[in-house]
Amino acid sequence: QTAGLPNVTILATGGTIAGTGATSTTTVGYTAATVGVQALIAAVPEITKVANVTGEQVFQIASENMGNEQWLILAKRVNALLAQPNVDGIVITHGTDTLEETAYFLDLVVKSRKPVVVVGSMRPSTALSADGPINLYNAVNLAGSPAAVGKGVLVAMNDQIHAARDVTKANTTTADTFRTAELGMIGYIQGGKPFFYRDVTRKHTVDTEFDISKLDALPQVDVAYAYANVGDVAVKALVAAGAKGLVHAGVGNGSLPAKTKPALVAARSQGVVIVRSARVGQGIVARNGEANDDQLDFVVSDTLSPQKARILLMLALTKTNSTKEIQRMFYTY
Ligand SMILES: NC(=O)C[C@H](N)C(=O)O
Repeated sequence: QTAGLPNVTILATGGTIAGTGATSTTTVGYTAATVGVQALIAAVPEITKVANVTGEQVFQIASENMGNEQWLILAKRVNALLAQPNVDGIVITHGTDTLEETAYFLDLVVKSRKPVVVVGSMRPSTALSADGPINLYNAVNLAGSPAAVGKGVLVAMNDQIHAARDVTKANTTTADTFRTAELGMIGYIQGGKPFFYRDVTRKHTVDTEFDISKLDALPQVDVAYAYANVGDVAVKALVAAGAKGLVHAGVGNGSLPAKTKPALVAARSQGVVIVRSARVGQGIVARNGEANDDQLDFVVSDTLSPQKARILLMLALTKTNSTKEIQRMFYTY
């Protein structure tokens, strides 16, 4: 331990940042989640000059296999570590496919103002110009920085800092995949130093009403995706499978196709909470816009993507079944 350096814990969960390919030019068709946390740290000795780094292997999975069960374990570990006075910040190494979902879940349930930074890579560790080492270096610097305190969960990728709520993976394979399109990323990392230019205004971390400390499961919430010619098969199947909440990823401004709407209305009458969201990727889903939400007793997702609306709805359902209260939460977080 070097006095004067921040203490940063790296929680490793797998992903491409811990992936290996057959050759240095293998940038697709590699195997994710093979390199352990100590090897990840050893590959970037520069991080030990900017922080006292400790590593823990929490999972070793590709992030397409991330789920509610892992989120609860991870969030509890983050909260336990951040409650310790000798931990200044946390870095979570993660696959990129669901990275934005884990980041937003933590943004809603971490009970600390200390920095939590989620990081991944697009190229496996064995690739030419692997992006994992620089991303990890930036993430550790960010997690140890007083400038990152109170900003909520951050995503550090490609020299950029994004807020968990608004960032999305936006390209299947390129290194610049994480984008906060219209709302904008919140800063850069240059020479290991964070530069912030904007803040998120939505409540997060210590200012949320969610408490996962005593939970070992989350309510079942699923997403039904709309498209031309869609019917009601998916909605009916999800309700039959026990969904307590459904996010409808509608077309346009969250529009409800005529062949889907009756199934959603029926689900609501059985107590399933329906959130109207949009598959578009940008913009506000207007309450009482494309559907009469007051009359239907539906909730709108505001600007949250369907996959993030699912997370907020799960957490909302741990507190209440009131659609009025849940709508308030969607305008708060
Ligand atoms: N770039 C990546 O990390 C993709 C990988 N499938 C994952 O999410 O684990």
